[in-house]
Amino acid sequence: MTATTEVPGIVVTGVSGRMGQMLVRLVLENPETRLVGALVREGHDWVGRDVGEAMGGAPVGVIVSDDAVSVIAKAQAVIDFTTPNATVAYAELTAQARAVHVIGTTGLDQAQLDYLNAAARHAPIIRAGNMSLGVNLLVGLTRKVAAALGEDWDIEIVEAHHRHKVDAPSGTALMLGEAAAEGRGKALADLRVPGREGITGAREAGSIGFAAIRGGDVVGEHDVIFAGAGERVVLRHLATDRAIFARGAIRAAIWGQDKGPGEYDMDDVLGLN
Ligand SMILES: NC(=O)C1=CN([C@@H]2O[C@H](COP(=O)(O)OP(=O)(O)OC[C@H]3O[C@@H](n4cnc5c(N)ncnc54)[C@H](OP(=O)(O)O)[C@@H]3O)[C@@H](O)[C@H]2O)C=CC1
Ligand SMILES: O=C(O)C1=N[C@H](C(=O)O)C[C@H](O)C1
Repeated sequence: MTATTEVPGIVVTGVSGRMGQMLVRLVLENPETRLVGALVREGHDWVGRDVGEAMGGAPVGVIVSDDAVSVIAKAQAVIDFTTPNATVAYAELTAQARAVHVIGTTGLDQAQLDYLNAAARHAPIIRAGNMSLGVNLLVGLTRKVAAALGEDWDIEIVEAHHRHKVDAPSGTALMLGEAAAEGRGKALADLRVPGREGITGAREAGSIGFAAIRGGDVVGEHDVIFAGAGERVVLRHLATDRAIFARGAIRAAIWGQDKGPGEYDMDDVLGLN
């Protein structure tokens, strides 16, 4: 990591992506952050161009690169919303640079999560399947409602996203499912029922079901349904602007500046613990 200044230098990965572009805009706008690097995958056709121009706007003085080693060496924080494989590779370089790694990428498997756990021995990793304030509040509410309602209240989680999303259930749906299971003092792995099809048999008491809808430009919608006899409680979050995720990630990058190595989440950043 280069010498720390008051305003942390941020590297954004995957700047050609939906979240990458939103992050570049908001890091540049934020007086508490500086954009010091813009990364894309190797050989991307944006390499060598000013990131502002590549995004269709005015130049901002930061050149897009695919040289992750030298770009991450300049970072105090790396904000990363890409793919599981890319995130694992960036984690190694970010840990070597002793920079804060803020990870929004979803769909990581257990081996990839274990890898991040090892990287977090060298520098802080802040990871959440959803970086918005609203969803992180909803996670706490879900835990409480699940604890308050008995097993005769069936829990189902329904999520909707845009047609380009590649993973299901969403990272947010899994966070909500984990909170619901915790509220009942159980592990989600023991209760989880993925999308149903065919002759499934009747619903197993205490299970937590997941359903995913994909279409159009839906930013992200999540319902946690508690279905009882004669009534239902529905906790809902609707995202209408990706800026909510980017703002949370930038807040995490700033928050992480004085933290030691370890794994953190948005509850830590937002003080919800
Ligand atoms: N935690 C949260 O709050 C949120 C999480 N997300 C998650 O963030 C991730 C990205 O979402 P979104 O921006 O919509 O997706 P996009 O597909 O728009 O962007 C992904 C970016 O990653 C880049 N990329 C793909 N493979 C590699 C690689 N091997 N090395 C380097 N870069 C690579 C893509 O480059 P290329 O264009 O060349 O393929 C692209 O720039 C998803 O996992 C999503 O679920 C999204 C929103 C909020
Ligand atoms: O891919 C997305 O777009 C989103 N992904 C995250 C998830 O998997 O929950 C967060 C948000 O819902 C948008």
